[in-house]
Parts: sequence; structure tokens; C-alpha cells
Amino acid sequence: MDKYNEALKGYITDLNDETVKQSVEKILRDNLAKNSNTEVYKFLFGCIDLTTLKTTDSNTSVAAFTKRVNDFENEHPDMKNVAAICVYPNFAEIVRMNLEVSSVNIACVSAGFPSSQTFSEIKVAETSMAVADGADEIDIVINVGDFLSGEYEEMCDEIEEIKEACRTAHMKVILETGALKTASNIKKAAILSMYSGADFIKTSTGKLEPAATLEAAYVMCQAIKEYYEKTGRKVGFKPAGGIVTSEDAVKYYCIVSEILGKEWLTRDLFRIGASRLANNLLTSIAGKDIKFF
Ligand SMILES: O=C[C@H](O)COP(=O)(O)O
Repeated sequence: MDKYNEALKGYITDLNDETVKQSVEKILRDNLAKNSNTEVYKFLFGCIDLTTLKTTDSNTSVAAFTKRVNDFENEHPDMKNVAAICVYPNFAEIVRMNLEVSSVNIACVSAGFPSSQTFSEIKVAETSMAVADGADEIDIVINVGDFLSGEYEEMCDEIEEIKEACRTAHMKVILETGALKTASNIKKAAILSMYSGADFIKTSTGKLEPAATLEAAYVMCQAIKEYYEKTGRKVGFKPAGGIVTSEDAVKYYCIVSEILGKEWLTRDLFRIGASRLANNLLTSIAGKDIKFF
């Protein structure tokens, strides 16, 4: 048995999807109302990986996107800015050249995002180039095909190789939970990704339906918790894909807060990947319609 199957043996991976659903419902019943407040909205805004991953992105549009983040810093000195700007890897340099806010990181999707269907050499090279151009964080997708075929060693070896190419940049590993279908699969993929060096595990690319779900978040947070109890290493959590309203975001906050606790409620361990959430949180905070980004 290889080391990855060996690692999985230490965890409960036979999960019941209905039980997960009921656990999520209970968490929201007990916590959603009390966490729907300005303080939490502000915290969540500061955890956003502000994302543009469009076919139409260009140097000009990405530079303008970055300048809005600079403007936010100047116009809202009272508030924490977003945590990172997330772009395709060919735009790392443009963001680096235009970003004037040192607290905001540069995150790049990489390694054949969003399908992960390309040569391992290309994945490694793409990652190295993004890091050389200024990426502080690299978001990659697991090889879902390998995972579903039970080829864990292939999937994990490749993640480990990409992790080396990240050097000091943090690696977020996307499970693409919508393609994994069951809670058991999501738990296994989460554990394998963490054993392969993930600094964060992330739900979805936003390019496939269903994207992030609360049930996937619940299972992933449980996996992070159990992994921490066994290894002492804290892995971050990033729900992403289809998170649009302030209420959506607060629901993920409730899951993280209940399962992982306050220690994980920091932008070092909790992010939300989103292209349409920022203005809605600003609107909830201000109590009037805001279209800043
Ligand atoms: O990684 C982030 C996701 O691609 C964002 O998805 P979204 O456009 O549905 O917010």
C-alpha cells in the first residue's frame, strides 16, 4: 500500500451525505442570525480573494481592476482591504506593477486551471513563471480524473511537484467538489491534498456547476480539523465559486467558526474566492447600494 492510502486509513472517510446536510442545517439554525452583522461583513470583506478569471481579461482590464483595490485603500482607510487579487497567471506581472497596497497579495490560478488537463511539465512551468512574475499564492486544481480513478499516487505526486515550484508562495489546492459528488470523496480528496502539501484547500474553480456548497465546506473543515489534530499543521480553507450575497458569505463563516473555531477566523486561514461578492458586502456594511468594484 502506498503512503497516500496509508494516510487515508487514519481518517473516517465513509460519510453519509444526508447526515452532513442535517449538520449544516443545524449550524445555520443556531448561528446565521447572530453572525449577520456589520462586524462579520467587514471581516469577510477582508478575507476576499477578489477574482477576475474571464476570457476577456486583458492587461488593461487587469490593471484597472488592480487600481480599484488601490483606490479602496485610499477611500476607505477605516476598513481592511481585500486579502488578495486573484487572476490568471499571465497577469501576475501586471498586478505586481500596478498594486500599491502591500497588505494585498497576488494570487494566481495555475497548473492547467480550471480542468487540470495538461502535461505535468506545463503545470510546473506555469507555476514557476507565475511565482517569478510576483505571485504570492498559487491556486491549482487536483487531477480530478486521477482521483476518481483511484490513482491517488499520480494525483499526489503531481501536487507535490507543483508545491516545489511554488517555492515560498502559498499553494491552494482546489478539489472541484462539484465533480467529486459525495461527501466521502470530498473528505478523501481533502486529506490527500493536505498530505501533498496544500497550504489551503479550496472548494471549486467557479467554472463548473455545482460550485461551492455548504455541505462540501462542512466536510472540508472537518478534514482540516482532523488533519490538524493528527499532524499539528494548520491548513486554511477557501470556499469559492458562486458565492455572491452577503448571506452566502456569512453561511460559510458560520461553518468555519463552528467546526474550526476562532483560530481559523483570520485571513491567513480563511479566504473566500469571489468575483461578485465584494460590492454586496460593502452594500450590507453601508446600508445603501454600493458599486465600488
Ligand atoms: O476562484 C474563484 C472563483 O473562480 C470565483 O468564482 P465566482 O466567479 O463564481 O465568484
